Amino acid sequence: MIEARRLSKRIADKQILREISFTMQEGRMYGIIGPNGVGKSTLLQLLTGMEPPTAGDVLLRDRVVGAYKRKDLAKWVAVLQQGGLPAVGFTVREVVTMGRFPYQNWLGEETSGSGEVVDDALGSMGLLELQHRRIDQLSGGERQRVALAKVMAQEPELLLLDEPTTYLDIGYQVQLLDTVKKWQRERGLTVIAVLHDLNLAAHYCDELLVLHDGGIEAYGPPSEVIRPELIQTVFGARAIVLPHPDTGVPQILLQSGVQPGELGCRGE
Ligand SMILES: Nc1ncnc2c1ncn2[C@@H]1O[C@H](COP(=O)(O)OP(=O)(O)OP(=O)(O)O)[C@@H](O)[C@H]1O
Repeated sequence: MIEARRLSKRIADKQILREISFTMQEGRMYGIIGPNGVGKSTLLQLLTGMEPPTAGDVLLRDRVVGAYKRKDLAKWVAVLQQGGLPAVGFTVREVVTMGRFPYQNWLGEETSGSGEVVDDALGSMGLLELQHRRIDQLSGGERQRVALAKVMAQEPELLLLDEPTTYLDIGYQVQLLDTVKKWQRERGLTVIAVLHDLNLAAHYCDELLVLHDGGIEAYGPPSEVIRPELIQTVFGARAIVLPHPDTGVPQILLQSGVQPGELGCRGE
């Protein structure tokens, strides 16, 4: 279980998060949503212990996150961050193999079959053909898939994703989130993802935590959270919310202040 207790974070005289508390259960997929600059990435960093809180605590499996040794934490917690890949020089396979670091001894040796785990990770992200290519010779979307394959190779039990669909076209956005969802279901993985696309967030996440103005504006299943009033309050955008015809989860159609005719569309 993940627990935030009266968590606050101040950065350079700015109060980003103010005494927020919540719990998250293992084996579920959570989305963190909210406007630009509200503190979503900051919250992710507090949850993994990469950043210390100004006040309050994060508990992972009943233990304060700062009390874990980094390498012990890396055996079950993986983070996919923005721009988290090494810059140049390494091949796709070498980078994905770096995900096995927590399982290696000080000589870089691993006893269990890391080759198979790396092959699986490369295969599930469609990277086998690119495995010997240097990562500086990849597109932004291909790099993002390498970054996900690297965290898969880590075989985490808790996976934190910071805007994982950045750079990906809609086909790969769905492929990536389908893959993550499949792991969550098959391996009991816990996933916490910062997502900007509310439709994807509602589609894939069991629960959504909405940050607004330093606090939690809403927290619950998408059907309870995704409402036009909330979108207006949090994002200042007008939206129509409709159930997805296949799944019934709420999906958003944005409304602009401009009339359809002015947008060049055919009106009634
Ligand atoms: N090192 C820093 N120094 C000063 N301010 C910072 C620093 N890191 C983050 N901030 C500020 O903290 C706030 C929260 O940043 P954070 O990256 O967590 O927001 P976010 O919700 O993830 O934003 P986005 O949706 O734009 O990615 C922002 O106002 C940001 O400018």
